[in-house]
Amino acid sequence: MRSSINFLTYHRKLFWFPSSMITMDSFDFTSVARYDDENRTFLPKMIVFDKDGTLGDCTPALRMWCSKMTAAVQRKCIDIGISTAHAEHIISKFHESIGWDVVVDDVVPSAPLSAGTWDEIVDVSAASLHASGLTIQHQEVLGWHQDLGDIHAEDLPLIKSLPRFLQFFRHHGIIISICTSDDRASTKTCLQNWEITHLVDYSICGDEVGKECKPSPEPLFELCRRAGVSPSECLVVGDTSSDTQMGVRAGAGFVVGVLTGSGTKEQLFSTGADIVLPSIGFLKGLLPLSTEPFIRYGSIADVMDIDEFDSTDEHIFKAKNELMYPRF
Ligand SMILES: O=C(O)COP(=O)(O)O
Repeated sequence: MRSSINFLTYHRKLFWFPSSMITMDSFDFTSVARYDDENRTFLPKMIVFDKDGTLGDCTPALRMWCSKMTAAVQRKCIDIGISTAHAEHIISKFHESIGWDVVVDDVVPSAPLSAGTWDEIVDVSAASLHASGLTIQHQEVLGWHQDLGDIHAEDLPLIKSLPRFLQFFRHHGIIISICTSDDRASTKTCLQNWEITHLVDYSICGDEVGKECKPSPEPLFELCRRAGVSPSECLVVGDTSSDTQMGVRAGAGFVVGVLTGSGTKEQLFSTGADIVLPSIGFLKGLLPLSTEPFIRYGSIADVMDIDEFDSTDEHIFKAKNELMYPRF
């Protein structure tokens, strides 16, 4: 049934989908567990977005980081005369520690590389190299990482019209926050590139929270303190178990997992997601918000574009398949 292909017209454009492919109009929010019509009345005062894997596509950057760091480890092994077999073992343990799957050339779901702060990632990298027999100082590993500069500078947004998407919620009086494990400098660049700096009311980054990074509830508590809202008035949305766990531990009103990053549907549910969506584009249909106020600010075309957030983007297309064909 799922393999048959049909053609359908969807909002002025022609796309092909497997016949059972979900669309924004047909998506059944009640089919994705722990969600019922009652929840649909939940209207948050603040939406707390994760950045990497939720707002932006970080995978190419992480792939580049892993490849360059692996090359640095290889060079170091050659320099100090480590055998090829031992070097392969060291590299394999290094990949295991940060959560890099060489077979699929991607991050292991919710692994340190996609969910941790850079301090944590460098710490686990150095500890792993040391433990598998490479004599190396933490400082040298940190140097390799720092030499790579801002790896997220080229990240692309995961949905089209990200500014308009955030504006939609702001027009309904919802505060927009970002809680990321990435550094402030890199976050600043991403927000500028995506043209959303002025649309984000509050943000907190991995290098601003000390040891109390996600999945600790502290970053969310801090955002709530700044915004003057309680965690129960927040909707938290993210792609890894660090995001969902932070939301649950802080007592967030609603926790949403998205499949545009590294976490799987099962992992996000088992760590506290109330719902798992193909992408943040589906939040618009989740919340009891009318599009009418938005029409007053924009045109009908703007609203139509919002409905099409999920329609053409390759990432979202993949994420939809993911929802229908879970990894496990
Ligand atoms: O940069 C990272 O390692 C993770 O960042 P995120 O919290 O925005 O997913």
